[in-house]
Amino acid sequence: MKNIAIIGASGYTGAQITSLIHADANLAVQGLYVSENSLDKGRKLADLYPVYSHIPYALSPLSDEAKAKIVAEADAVVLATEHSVSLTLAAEFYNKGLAVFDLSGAYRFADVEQYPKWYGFEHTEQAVLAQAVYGLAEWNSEQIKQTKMIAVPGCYPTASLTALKPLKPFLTDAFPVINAVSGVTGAGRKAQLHTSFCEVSLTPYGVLGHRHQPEITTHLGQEVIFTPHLGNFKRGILATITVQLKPGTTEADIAKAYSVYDDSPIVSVKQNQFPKVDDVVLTPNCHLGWKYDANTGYLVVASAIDNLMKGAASQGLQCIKIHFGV
Ligand SMILES: NC(=O)C1=CN([C@@H]2O[C@H](COP(=O)(O)OP(=O)(O)OC[C@H]3O[C@@H](n4cnc5c(N)ncnc54)[C@H](OP(=O)(O)O)[C@@H]3O)[C@@H](O)[C@H]2O)C=CC1
Ligand SMILES: CC(=O)N[C@@H](CCC(=O)OP(=O)(O)O)C(=O)O
Repeated sequence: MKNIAIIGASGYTGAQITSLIHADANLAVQGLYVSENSLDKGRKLADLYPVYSHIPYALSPLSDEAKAKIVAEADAVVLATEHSVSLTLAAEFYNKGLAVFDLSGAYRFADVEQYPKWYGFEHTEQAVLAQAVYGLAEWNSEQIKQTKMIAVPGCYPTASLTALKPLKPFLTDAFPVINAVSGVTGAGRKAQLHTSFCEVSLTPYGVLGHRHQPEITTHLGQEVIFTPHLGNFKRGILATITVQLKPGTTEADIAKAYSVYDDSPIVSVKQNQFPKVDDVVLTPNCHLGWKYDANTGYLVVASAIDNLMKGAASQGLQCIKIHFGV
C-alpha cells in the first residue's frame, strides 16, 4: 500500500485525483491539503463536491506541521497546484525523499530558459529539474519508474502528443496544425470573468502564444502551430490536427505506426471514424480517429480526452502506478 498526500485537493484536478486514489486498492490517501489561509480549510471535500460524498477526508491547511506529517507518513505527494506553487513545493518534498507527481507545468521543460518566457518565473530548483521526467505515460514508462520527480503533461499536450508521436517518422518540415477545443474546467475552479456562465461561448485564445505550443514542440521534437479554443461545455478536449506527411507515405504505414497503441487499455485508434468528447468524459481514455489522402499527403487526426482525467488526474494516477509498480 502506498500513501499519497494530495496538495491542492479542493481544485478540479486535485478533487479528481483524490477520487481515483481513494478508489484504488493499492493506494491510500495520506491527507488532503489546501493553502494555509484557504477559505476551505477544515471543510470536508464532500461539502465542496457532493458527488464525492463517499470520500471522508477533510481539507487541511498546508502548515509546517502538516508538511512534517506528510514527510513522515507519505510515500508520494501529488501537486495539483498552480505552477509557481508547485515549483517550490516539489523541490521541498523531493529533497525529503518523497516521490512527486506534479500536475502543473513547473517541471515540464528541461531548458530553464523556457520558464521566464512561458511561466513568468526563473526556475530556482535546477537540481530537482534535472531529475524530472515528462509523465506521458504511454511513452515514458521506463523513465517514470526510475525517477521520483514526475512532471505530468498538460491537457492539450497530452491530446496532441498522443496523436502525433506515432507519426514522427513521417513528418516533414511542414508544421502540424493543431486546433483544440477545451471545456471550461481546463481553467480551474477559481472564479474568473472569462469562464463565467454568460461569458463562455466558443472562441480561440492564446493564439500564437500559448505555453502548450512549446511544450508540444519540445516533447514531439518538431515545431507545431497550436490554437486552443474555449468551448461552452464543462469537461473534455477535442484536438483536430492537420499534417502533411512525407511523399510516399501510405495508409498502411500510418496504420502500422498507430499499432503502437494496440495493447493499450487507454488509447484506442480508428481509421475514417472520428471521436466525440462525450465518449471520453469521466474516463481515462484517449480516442484517436484519422483519415489520410495519399494524393496530397495530408492526414487529419482527431484526439479526444477528458482534460481532468487523461489530461491531468488519471494520467497522474497512471504515473503513480507505473512508478510504484502497482
Ligand atoms: N484544469 C485542468 O484541466 C488541468 C490543470 N492542470 C494544472 O493542474 C494544476 C491545478 O489545476 P486546477 O485543479 O485546474 O486548479 P484549481 O484552481 O481548480 O485548484 C488549485 C488548488 O490549489 C490550492 N492552492 C492554491 N495555493 C496553494 C498553496 N500555496 N498551497 C497549497 N494549495 C494551494 C487551491 O486551494 P486554495 O486556494 O483554497 O488554497 C486549490 O485546491 C495547475 O497547475 C494547472 O495548470 C493540468 C492539466 C489540466
Ligand atoms: C481552458 C483552459 O484555460 N485551459 C488551460 C490549460 C490547462 C492545462 O492543461 O494546463 P497546464 O499546462 O496549466 O497544466 C489553459 O489554456 O491555460
